[in-house]
Amino acid sequence: MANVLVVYYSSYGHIHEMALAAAEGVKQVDGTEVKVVKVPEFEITKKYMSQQDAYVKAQEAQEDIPEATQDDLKWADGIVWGIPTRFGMMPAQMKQFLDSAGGLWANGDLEGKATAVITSSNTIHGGQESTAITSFVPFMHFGMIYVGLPYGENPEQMTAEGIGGSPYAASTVAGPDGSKQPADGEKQMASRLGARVAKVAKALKGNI
Ligand SMILES: Cc1cc2nc3c(=O)[nH]c(=O)nc-3n(C[C@H](O)[C@H](O)[C@H](O)COP(=O)(O)O)c2cc1C
Repeated sequence: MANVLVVYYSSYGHIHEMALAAAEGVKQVDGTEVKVVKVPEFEITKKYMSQQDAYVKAQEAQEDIPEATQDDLKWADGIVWGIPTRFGMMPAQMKQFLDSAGGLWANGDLEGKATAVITSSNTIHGGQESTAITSFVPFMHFGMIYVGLPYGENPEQMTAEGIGGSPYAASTVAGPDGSKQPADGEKQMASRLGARVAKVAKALKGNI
């Protein structure tokens, strides 16, 4: 049995939806248990962004998702991180969650766990790849084993359409005003990534 955690932060719901797609992929792998949790929001972000309808609606839709704890990270054999782009890299909420896990780093608690990223940005060149690649850096410090999303599993990546998905991460393009919802092909790639992390986590468990 391998435990897979899908831990995400989402202001407007795109990463929430992609995280649920990844969890569905995990469920397709026998002998795995999946848990979906969200990184806590900042009070200052609530104060300023609660004036936006899209933010309020997306937060209401996530009310039933439990907040992530460090015990969740320890429980997991594999971790899928849902990380939207903020100025080309991860949001401060996610960075704060990682920065508070220095004790896990010191104990080596996350070493050897399979890990992967799902991301989202409004524009196709606005951080789809840079967010995944820069997120890789702290995950290497934690000693996790990065799982990519190769072309071989994802014919969607060979399309000329403006959709997310790269060898580095599953992703969605939210569109200039953020109103585009994750496309079926983008969710399919997130689901395959969830399944891939589950398979790698199972294979690694007890062997590393
Ligand atoms: C403070 C801030 C910075 C952002 N920076 C970028 C950016 O650098 N490039 C981009 O394409 N989109 C950017 N966006 C748009 C977000 O990436 C987009 O809203 C997000 O991926 C949607 O995911 P979510 O619905 O899960 O929050 C930014 C949004 C905010 C609020």
